Amino acid sequence: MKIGIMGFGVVGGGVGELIATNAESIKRRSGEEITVGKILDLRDFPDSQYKCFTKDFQDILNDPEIGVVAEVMGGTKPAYEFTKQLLEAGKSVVTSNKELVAKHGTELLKIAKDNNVNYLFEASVGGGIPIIRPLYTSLAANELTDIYGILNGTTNYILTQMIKEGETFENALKGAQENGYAEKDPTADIEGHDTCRKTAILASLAFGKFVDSDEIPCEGITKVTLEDVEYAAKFGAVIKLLGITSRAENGVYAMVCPAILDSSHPLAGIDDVFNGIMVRGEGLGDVMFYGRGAGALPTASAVLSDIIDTVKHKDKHIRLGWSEGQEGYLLDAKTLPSRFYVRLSKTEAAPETFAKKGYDVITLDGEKYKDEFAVVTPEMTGYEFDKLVSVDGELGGYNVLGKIRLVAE
Ligand SMILES: NC(=O)C1=CN([C@@H]2O[C@H](COP(=O)(O)OP(=O)(O)OC[C@H]3O[C@@H](n4cnc5c(N)ncnc54)[C@H](OP(=O)(O)O)[C@@H]3O)[C@@H](O)[C@H]2O)C=CC1
Ligand SMILES: N[C@@H](CC=O)C(=O)O
Repeated sequence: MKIGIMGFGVVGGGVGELIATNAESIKRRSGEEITVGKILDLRDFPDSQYKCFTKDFQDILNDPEIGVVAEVMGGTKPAYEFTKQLLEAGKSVVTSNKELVAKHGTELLKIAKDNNVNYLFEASVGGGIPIIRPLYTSLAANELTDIYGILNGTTNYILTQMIKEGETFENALKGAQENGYAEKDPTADIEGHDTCRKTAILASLAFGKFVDSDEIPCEGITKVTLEDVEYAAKFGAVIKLLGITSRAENGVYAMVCPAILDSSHPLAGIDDVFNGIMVRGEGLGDVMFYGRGAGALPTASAVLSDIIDTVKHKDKHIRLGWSEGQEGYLLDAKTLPSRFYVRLSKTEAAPETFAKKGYDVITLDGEKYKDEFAVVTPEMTGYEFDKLVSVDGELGGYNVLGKIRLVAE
C-alpha cells in the first residue's frame, strides 16, 4: 500500500522516519508493505531520503495507488477541505490534527462511513499514548463516567522546567518549541485551547455525543506563578493543567484549568512532556494511560498505528464516532463543588480570621512571603466562589494574588 503524507514538519517527518526505520515490522504487522507515495508540503526538502515531494494536493488526491493519507499539516484550512475530498474519493485519512477533529470530526467521520473508508485520529490526544482506540475497543463494554487528563506536553514540560529546574516561563516555552512539542502558535498550548480540543474529543468519544470545544470553560497556565507552586508544595500538593470531563444524568461536564492535586493523586507525578489520562468506568474502576504526549516519534507512532489499522481494514469501515451535539448537553461546570486555593496579600489583620471560618491557612517562611499568605476554602460551587471573591479581586478585604481550583479525585 502506498500512503500520502500531508505536512512534512515535526510529526510528518517522524512518520517518514518510522516508516523507513521499521519497514520490516510494519510489513509483518499490517500484512503488506507500506511505502510513501507522495508528500505534500509548502517547503523543499532537498536532503530528505524521500524524493516524492509535491506542492499540489491534486497529486495525492488523484493518485490511484495511494489508499491512505496522513494529514499532519495542522489547522483547519486547508486541512478540512483536503480531508473531505480524500474521504469522498475513497481514501482513508489518519490524523494528529486535534483542532480539525474537535471542530469537524462529526462530519468527517460521517463522510468516512458513507464512503466505506476510515478517518482515524489516535495521535490527536496524548501524542504516543494509546487512548482513542482503547476508548472504542478495550473499554467499550463499560459505562465510562469520568476522565481526568494531563493532555498537553508543552505546558507540563513548562511547569516541570519552572518548578524543578528554576527555569523562567519564557525559556521553558522556548525549550518546548525547540523540542517540537508546541503548536505553531503556542498560545493554543499555554492558554489551554489545545487541552480543550483534546478534552472535547475524549468527552465526545467516551460519552457518545459531540461536545463543542469552544463551549468548554478554559483557563491556561499563564497566571500560575512559582509562589503558587510553593504554597501548593507546603500543602502537600502540585499544580497541573487538567482537562476534566464527567458524565451526569442529563449531560456532561467538562472544563480545562490549572488544578491543585494532592501529591498522592495518580496524575501528580507526571512530569515533563509526559501526559497522563485517568479513565473511570462503572465496573472497571480507574485505568491510567501514561506516555509521551508530544514530539516527533511518539506522535508518529500513533499515526502509524492508524495507518496499519486502515491497511488491515481495507474495504471495511471501522465503527467509531459520536452522534450530533445537542443544546444544553454540556452542563454548567460552575455548579460543581470544589475547594479553591487563594493567595492573598496580608494587610494589618492576621490570617487567623480565615482559620476560624474553617479555611486551611498556608504561610511560607522568608522575607519574600512576609506580606502574604494563602488559604484553601471549604467546598463550594464556582458561583459561590465567584461571589466570595469580589469583582475588584478581594476576599474578606484581602487583595487576591492568585486562585486555583483543587481537584480531589
Ligand atoms: N508536534 C507534536 O508533538 C504534535 C503535533 N500534533 C499535531 O500534528 C499536526 C502537525 O504538527 P507539527 O508536525 O508539530 O507541525 P509543523 O508545523 O512542524 O508541521 C506542519 C507541516 O505542514 C506544512 N503545511 C502547513 N500547511 C500546509 C499546506 N497548506 N500545504 C502543504 N503543507 C503545509 C508546514 O509547512 P510550513 O512550515 O511551511 O508552514 C509544515 O511543514 C498539528 O495538527 C499538531 O497540532 C499532534 C500531536 C503532537
Ligand atoms: N502542542 C501539543 C502537541 C501534542 O498534541 C502538546 O504540547 O501537547
